[in-house]
Amino acid sequence: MNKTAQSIQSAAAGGTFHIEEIFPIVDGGRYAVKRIVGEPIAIWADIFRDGHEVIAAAVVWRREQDQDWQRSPLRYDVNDRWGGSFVPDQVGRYVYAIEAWTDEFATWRHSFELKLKAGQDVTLDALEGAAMLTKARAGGDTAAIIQRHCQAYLETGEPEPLLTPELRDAMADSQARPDLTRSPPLPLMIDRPRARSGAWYEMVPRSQGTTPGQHGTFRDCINRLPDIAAMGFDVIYFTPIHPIGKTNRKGRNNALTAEPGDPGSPYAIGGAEGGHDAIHPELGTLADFRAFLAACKLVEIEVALDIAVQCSPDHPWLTEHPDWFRRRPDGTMRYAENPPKKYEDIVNPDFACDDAGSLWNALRDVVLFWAEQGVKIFRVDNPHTKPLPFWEWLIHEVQLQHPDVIFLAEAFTRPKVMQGLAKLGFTQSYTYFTWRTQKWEIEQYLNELAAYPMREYYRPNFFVNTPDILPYHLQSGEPWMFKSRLALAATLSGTYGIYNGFELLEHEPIPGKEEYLNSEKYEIKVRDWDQPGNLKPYIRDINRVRRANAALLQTSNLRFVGIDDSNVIGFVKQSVDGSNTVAVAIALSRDYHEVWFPLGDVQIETSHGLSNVAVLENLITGERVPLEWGGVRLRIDPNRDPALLFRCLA
Ligand SMILES: O=P(O)(O)O[C@H]1O[C@H](CO)[C@@H](O[C@H]2O[C@H](CO)[C@@H](O)[C@H](O)[C@H]2O)[C@H](O)[C@H]1O
Repeated sequence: MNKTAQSIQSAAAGGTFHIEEIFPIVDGGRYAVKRIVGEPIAIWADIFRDGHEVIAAAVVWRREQDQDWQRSPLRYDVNDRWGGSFVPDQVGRYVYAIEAWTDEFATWRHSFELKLKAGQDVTLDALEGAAMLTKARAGGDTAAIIQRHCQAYLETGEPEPLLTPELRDAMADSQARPDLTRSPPLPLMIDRPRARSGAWYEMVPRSQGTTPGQHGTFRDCINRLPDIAAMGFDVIYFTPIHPIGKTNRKGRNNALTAEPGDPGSPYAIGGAEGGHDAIHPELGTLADFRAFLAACKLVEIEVALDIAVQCSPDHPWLTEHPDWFRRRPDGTMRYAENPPKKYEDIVNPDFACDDAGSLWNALRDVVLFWAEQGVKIFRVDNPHTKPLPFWEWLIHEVQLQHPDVIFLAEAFTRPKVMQGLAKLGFTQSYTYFTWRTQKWEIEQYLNELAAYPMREYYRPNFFVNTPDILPYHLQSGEPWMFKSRLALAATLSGTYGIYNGFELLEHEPIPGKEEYLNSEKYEIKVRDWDQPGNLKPYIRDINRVRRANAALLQTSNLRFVGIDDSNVIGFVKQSVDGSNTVAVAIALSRDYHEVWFPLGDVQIETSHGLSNVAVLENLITGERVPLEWGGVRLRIDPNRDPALLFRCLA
């Protein structure tokens, strides 16, 4: 039997040690902290016990499904605070805990040295120390070291051999730990880097064709790949690709009745041809979809699919599982809504139905089906309108089999609910960025996202627009504003996205609303992707700069700088390993700006240690600007480019 495991005390249940203020942690350990594979995880905790004993501590960790713990020592810092780190080398769910125990030999050694210093008689103490060596549990070289020191003491009777650092280190790992105390296990989610950073391109696949009025196919989507790859996008996100219902099909501009030939909303999932695991026949076959995935792989683009739980009234589940759906007192279907929006063409399964277990399993199997085709990113539509325990369960179930799967929560709702979804397991989350336009509110929002505790579990995905949202500030169609919003999203957040048409400055709203007129949610579009004045070169440059600067591929190491202009926002970002620092200034109004950008207190890593910034290198033009008086004077002409992006050099 494993003696160490047998004797572990629980810090939570009155063990010898107090293990407190553990970092990182989310809600006392109820939810997982999120980190990226291969990166060191800094750990700390306050650890203490009664008396003057010498304490030792370690962090232990393992993947949820493994038995054996791995260990890494913690070092004493100051004021009973201990710290250390470890590096998980695989993606997946982990647990970690803090262990503390008394190092009895180190305790003996410490008091022995104090007595020696005070000139006290230590004859008996030396014998006690030597006796400890005889009880050591060591093998190999360590056993030999202990034996050699013990012998040297016995031969001379002098205590010096008992006090060598070599013996201290050998004994540290060779003693029984009867008071070993462990904190409760804390959950940790280790994701791949795409969970934290990526440039997303959202598109409606049926609108990727070239013949007006003709339904686009996956082949057409393949043809679009060179264009999308050239802009530097990492993820293509498809709105739903499944058969679309006919009953209550929506017409153009959200009309409640469709005209003949109207394709319907792709979110009205399910028809005679199948449901959530089927493909809309006009897009192609499953083989065509797989061909699209393979073509994306060649240009290093990942595919994200939409998971929308709802069903059109023609979805096979309505006949196969009528008990999953609720009817109103008059016998009619209860259509979906996200008040005040009404979705008359869909019904939501009833999560409170008697057979909810089979519904949960069916939805999990849908995600597993697509994951098995090779889709590893899912954008989940309106998760906040379904039971939160369901999502926690589903994400866990899927990640047990596919730990590399990423879930993005499309919830635009109350802050605590959005945070709750992130805590329970969503890898990334939509945000309020789309509506944050003033300098003070952007700073306030980012300071919240980038700071503890949100940065431990909430990974933002900043969309500048979506098929549902044409924000008021884009409705004038002015290129400088589109550029400013793109630059903000792409540099403030590790992950950001555009919905296609943004690059073409599409901006015609339904009057008085933040919605697109003639939205492609209800009709097939054919666009000229090379239309004069398009923003593709600008997007390409911004994505190129992002890829080359790790500082921009995360959200947390961000600091705003004081700029004396309420329409210019400035910030500095540093990569997780400290090797890359960027400085960014972005205009929020169209007028010409001349501002002082202070960098005096920014320190960067160099091969000689920390250093002040001496030079800024413009990441678009390559031009280098030396710092004077701890800063630089910047001139921003938004009509040319509202954003200035620099790498900080020593
Ligand atoms: O409610 P949200 O603003 O979060 O929007 C998301 O979910 C909607 C429902 O799934 C979806 O709405 C679209 O599909 C509906 C069903 O076909 C249709 O009735 C709506 O008119 C249409 O906008 C929306 O696109 C999605 O982002």
